Amino acid sequence: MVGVAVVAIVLILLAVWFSKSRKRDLDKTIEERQARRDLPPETPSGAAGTDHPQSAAPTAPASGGEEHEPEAAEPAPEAEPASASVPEPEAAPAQELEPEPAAAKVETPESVGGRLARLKAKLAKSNNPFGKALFNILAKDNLSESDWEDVEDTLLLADVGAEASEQLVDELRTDARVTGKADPAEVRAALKEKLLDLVGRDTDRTLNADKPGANRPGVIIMVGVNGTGKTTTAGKLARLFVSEGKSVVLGAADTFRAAAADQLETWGAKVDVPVVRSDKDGADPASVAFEASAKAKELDADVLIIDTAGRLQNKANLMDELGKIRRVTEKNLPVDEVLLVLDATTGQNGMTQAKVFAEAIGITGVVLSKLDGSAKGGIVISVQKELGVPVKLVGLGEGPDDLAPFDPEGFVDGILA
Ligand SMILES: Nc1nc2c(ncn2[C@@H]2O[C@H](COP(=O)(O)OP(=O)(O)OP(=O)(O)O)[C@@H](O)[C@H]2O)c(=O)[nH]1
Repeated sequence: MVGVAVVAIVLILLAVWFSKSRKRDLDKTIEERQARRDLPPETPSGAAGTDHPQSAAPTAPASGGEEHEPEAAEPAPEAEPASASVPEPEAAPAQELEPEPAAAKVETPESVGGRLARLKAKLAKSNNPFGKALFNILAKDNLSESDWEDVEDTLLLADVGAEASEQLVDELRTDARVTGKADPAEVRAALKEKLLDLVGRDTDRTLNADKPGANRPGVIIMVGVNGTGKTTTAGKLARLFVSEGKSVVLGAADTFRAAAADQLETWGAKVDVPVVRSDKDGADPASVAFEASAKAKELDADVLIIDTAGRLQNKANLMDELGKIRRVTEKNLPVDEVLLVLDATTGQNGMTQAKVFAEAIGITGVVLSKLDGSAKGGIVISVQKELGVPVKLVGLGEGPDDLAPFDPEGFVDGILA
């Protein structure tokens, strides 16, 4: 009995243990299943958790790489040629894009032909009292003694100069006497021819830098009294050369007027022309000229244009400074051209200046600026006559391309208009 009871107890205990262990197993399985179900969301969050503190960048490729690897496996072969070709097209527009904004900023100056036609029309349209006065006199049926005097006075007022005016009128009167009549239309035509002769219809006005076999770089120094338009003309001239496809360097040797170098830099930037300047106000202009000529040589530019400070012709030390600028520049490059910028509105006063500049530094050409606002264009005749150098360029406005080679025919038509 006791044995039966012991066996029964053992069986009961075994049953209890068995049911408990099954329950434990079941719970474990459920836990494991739950754990497995929970695992996927836990993994990325863990990855993100570890990557975040470092940086977002490594996170993306790391998780992306892992996640998309199987997907990427298919497009990968496609992606490879794509990735080989993508950077190129991508790089190409990027390269294009970079110069594009720069190219948009760089202006294309007007061509010489275009500006000549435009400025000729501008000159003809300008309300020229000289042309009007002559027209009124010459519109008369027959010219009297006082009419001839009026013609001479008008020429004088236009700054043709006393000697040239007298000579012109004398010749016209002689012609009229020879033909026996002073027909205004004929006198007018004769006046045009004589003015053209005086202005010099066949004079060589080519800038030395433009002549065949010119030095390279051709060096041009701009000189003149204060405010005649040297800096503006240097900028306009750079554009004129650029329009001809030439490479230019600008030298800002006007270290006296603080804004002059900035002004020149603005001109240069518009047409992508380098400007050599000093950052110090009042620096030695000769040293700027030296550096500019060295730079133009190094860059093998076609032309170097050196702007100088305005100076009064009666200031000996300032005139000496011009000589120094020239000498120092010549240590690097020969100076081919010295352009005197004369303000056309100053008329005969410009003559005195011109003579002193010619003596101090030597002049090879004249730029007559501000002819658009002047009825005194006759100075072209006197300045050439007195100095023996031609007017090579004329400034006809404040616009960037309002500078043109001097055209005698257009000029005479303009003053007789
Ligand atoms: N109407 C007109 N104005 C001009 C012409 N050329 C220059 N100017 C103007 O003249 C003024 C003086 O020009 P700048 O180039 O600064 O003169 P600058 O000779 O360099 O002056 P400084 O360095 O002080 O001697 C500016 O307002 C120019 O715009 C022109 O052909 N026509």
